[in-house]
Amino acid sequence: GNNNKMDFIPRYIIEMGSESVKVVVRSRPLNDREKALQSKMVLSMDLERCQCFIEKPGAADEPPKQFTFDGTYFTDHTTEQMYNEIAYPLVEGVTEGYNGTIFAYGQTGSGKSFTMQGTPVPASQRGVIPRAFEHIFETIQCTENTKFLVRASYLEIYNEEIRDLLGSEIKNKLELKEHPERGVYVRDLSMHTVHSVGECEGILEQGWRNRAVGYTLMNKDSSRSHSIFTIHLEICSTGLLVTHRNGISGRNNRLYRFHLTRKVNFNF
Ligand SMILES: Nc1ncnc2c1ncn2[C@@H]1O[C@H](COP(=O)(O)OP(=O)(O)OP(=O)(O)O)[C@@H](O)[C@H]1O
Repeated sequence: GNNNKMDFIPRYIIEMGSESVKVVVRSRPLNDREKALQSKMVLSMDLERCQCFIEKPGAADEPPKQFTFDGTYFTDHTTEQMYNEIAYPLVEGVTEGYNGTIFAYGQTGSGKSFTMQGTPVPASQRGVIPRAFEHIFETIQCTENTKFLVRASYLEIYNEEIRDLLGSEIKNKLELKEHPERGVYVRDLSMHTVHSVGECEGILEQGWRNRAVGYTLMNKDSSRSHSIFTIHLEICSTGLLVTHRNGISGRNNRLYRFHLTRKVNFNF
């Protein structure tokens, strides 16, 4: 027919296009130190327009600095709300055959661990990572004619050196490599097969502890530490041919990766 180039691009790529990266902001309440210093909250948000306003303290006549995001979460929002609106569709996509990454970025004490790891109580503040575990295993249980292999890895980048938080020798430095088909990967990073939410939580806990040990050895400086928890999902259709939303079909195994990371160093 016509020479419309779009005809040759799979629909799922067009649909993902502009929406493949979303940036949302979350603000935490003032902490005790900030309250003791009688710090003033300089941030306000227009949640409907997804805008943030930052005033300069002591300069009430100056207009506030304004930033627009894909989503805004104020001090009283919960991780549950964030998960449902932001992470849920992404994790759902991974179970259907997309890769996905959730990346927490912010200065020390801004709430990256609070958001990603979370606290068990109150339940509304459970972290994104345990919620993703639960989500993935629920999907696995409800999906017929499909086998899933779930594996997890957990690494830390500290001073530009990569270490395996789940490895037998956590002090060993690992190398970043590039494979013509598989892309960039970390050589010798250990992979752990997991069968349940509980096993995932155990692995998360174990890696987190190893990270803390690393800190006391290296003089805690979290601003130079980045950690990446990855869930690798291998999906294999058994029985009838299953066509995923992205057009992949057949009985062959495919590997999808889902990264949950936290990174520091945030500059305005
Ligand atoms: N939305 C929130 N509501 C209530 N408390 C929060 C919130 N976000 C963070 N906090 C609290 O603020 C403190 C710092 O948060 P957290 O440890 O998550 O920071 P971080 O960004 O991971 O810091 P670092 O980079 O140093 O590891 C914690 O005590 C946490 O419980």
